[in-house]
Amino acid sequence: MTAQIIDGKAIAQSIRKQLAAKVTARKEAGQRVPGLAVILVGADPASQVYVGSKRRACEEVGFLSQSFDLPSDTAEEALLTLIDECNDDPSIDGILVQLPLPKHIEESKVIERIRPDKDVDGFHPYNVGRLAQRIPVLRSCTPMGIMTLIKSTGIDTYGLDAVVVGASNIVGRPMTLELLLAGCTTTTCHRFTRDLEDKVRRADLVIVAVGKPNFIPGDWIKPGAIVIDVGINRLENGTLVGDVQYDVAANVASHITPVPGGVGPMTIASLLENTLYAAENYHD
Ligand SMILES: Nc1nc(=O)c2c([nH]1)NC[C@@H]1CN(c3ccc(C(=O)N[C@@H](CCC(=O)O)C(=O)O)cc3)C=[N+]21
Repeated sequence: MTAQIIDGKAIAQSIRKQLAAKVTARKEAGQRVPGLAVILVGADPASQVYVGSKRRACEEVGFLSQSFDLPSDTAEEALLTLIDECNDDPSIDGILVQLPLPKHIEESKVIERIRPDKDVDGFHPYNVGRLAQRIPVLRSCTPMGIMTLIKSTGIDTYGLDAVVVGASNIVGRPMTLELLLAGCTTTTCHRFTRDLEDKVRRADLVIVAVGKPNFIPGDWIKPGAIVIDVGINRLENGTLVGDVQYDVAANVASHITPVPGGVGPMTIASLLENTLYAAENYHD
């Protein structure tokens, strides 16, 4: 079997086009343009690239993008004060603090300082809790984008055996909650999981967010399964690869996401969708 490639780049682009049309309609109706504050602490090169893409995407759809670049030695208290100012600024609908933060800053403290109605990353315990209780509002961007990709295949998720590899706060855990909401029987695997191979081999839907190149051998994939690869790993020679051995998996799966051009662009599209959601539902 040769898998259908799920084109995240194209799907993200069509979402951006729809968002741009909605922004135009808002302007014509005399409404405010949605605003996103993007806060970067330090100068990690990968973070700078991601933040740059987010700011560009923002401007492309006609949102107002407000950039805050802080030095890596910024005190935690100074970052919290900036968040307070963004919380109180009516032109800002969403606040994104790029992770990871320097080690002297406690991430959970920063995330919890963002008002839940401006938490467009969907990381605040309020928003994760809403998803856990089946009443989602702002949803975590990467899992939300992945659900959009899965929906694009037309496959009914109810009753599927899903396996999530990775249990981080930003991908694995909210991913598990999304799949549960979509009717999957969901197994979350992590560093203490015994016999990962056996669990992956049984899965109709495999989502891998580990951050290790070729972590999942392609021959573990069940014939006809859907494979979603969240990993973005840069090899010594500069090429980007995911967490799944792509060339083998692509001959076994029914659908697979490429790296790059799969999940990554959808994370940004979901961030923009959340920003408009916050404007329309909370701040208009
Ligand atoms: N508060 C916060 N929110 C985030 O959403 C967040 C974060 N922190 N920290 C880092 C991760 C990573 N992330 C990516 C977004 C887009 C691509 C993306 O568009 N990738 C492209 C290009 C990859 C490349 O060329 O490097 C692709 O996969 O096709 C990747 C990764 C968001 N993150």
